[in-house]
Amino acid sequence: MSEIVLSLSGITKTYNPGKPAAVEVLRGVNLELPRGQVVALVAPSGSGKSTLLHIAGLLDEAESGQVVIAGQDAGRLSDRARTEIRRAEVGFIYQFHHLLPEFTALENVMLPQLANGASGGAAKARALELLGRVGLSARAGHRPAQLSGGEAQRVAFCRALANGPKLLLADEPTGNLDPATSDQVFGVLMEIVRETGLSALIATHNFELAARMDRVVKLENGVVTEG
Ligand SMILES: Nc1ncnc2c1ncn2[C@@H]1O[C@H](COP(=O)(O)OP(=O)(O)OP(=O)(O)O)[C@@H](O)[C@H]1O
Repeated sequence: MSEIVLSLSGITKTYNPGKPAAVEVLRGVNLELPRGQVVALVAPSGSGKSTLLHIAGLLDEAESGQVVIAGQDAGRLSDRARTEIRRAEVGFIYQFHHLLPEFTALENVMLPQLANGASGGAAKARALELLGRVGLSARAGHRPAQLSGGEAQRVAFCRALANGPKLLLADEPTGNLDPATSDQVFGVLMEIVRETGLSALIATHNFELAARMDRVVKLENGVVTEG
């Protein structure tokens, strides 16, 4: 049996529970990602895909249900252990790059490695290698404001991959780019994902991009179904 890198079972989430403003977003999400599989998460706006990705990436907690990442049941772990798994095993990419503006591209890719215990030399070497891989060696010393949208997003990919995670979670990673740039940047992302054997859950509204992934799932009415 193939290794399951992410397992979600019975995930529920309601914002403002018990209040008039309660929003029941997830009503029992089940999803398993085997090693190396790239899955498109297609969902209408407001259906809870960011909420689901944040729960899967241990950035938010479910009301009930189980999140298992690389064999570790997050619900049974201390906050500190959850943070360690998040740093070491999960890469997260947002629609907007969320790079730290006062740091260079190189530093943005080094920081998660330093937080994960890497030495400065090793973090720098790995960051330069990743930036080279996405064609940005010449931009290593640039700050985010000095980069194009597509370049900044490629730096964000490098940052997400810096610690060699097993799981990549992406929330419309090319949603903010024009179609040609989106296509090119998505191609780079897929190449790296394939090379490293990562499992990925990539939310997108773009059916063409979804069709380039191994599997498509839909989030609708609070549950995930095969697309
Ligand atoms: N902190 C919060 N408090 C209350 N309601 C929230 C909160 N965060 C999200 N919601 C609501 O939960 C629902 C799902 O939000 P979420 O951001 O997960 O959707 P989404 O599918 O990612 O949407 P989009 O594609 O528009 O980004 C929305 O109706 C939203 O208004």
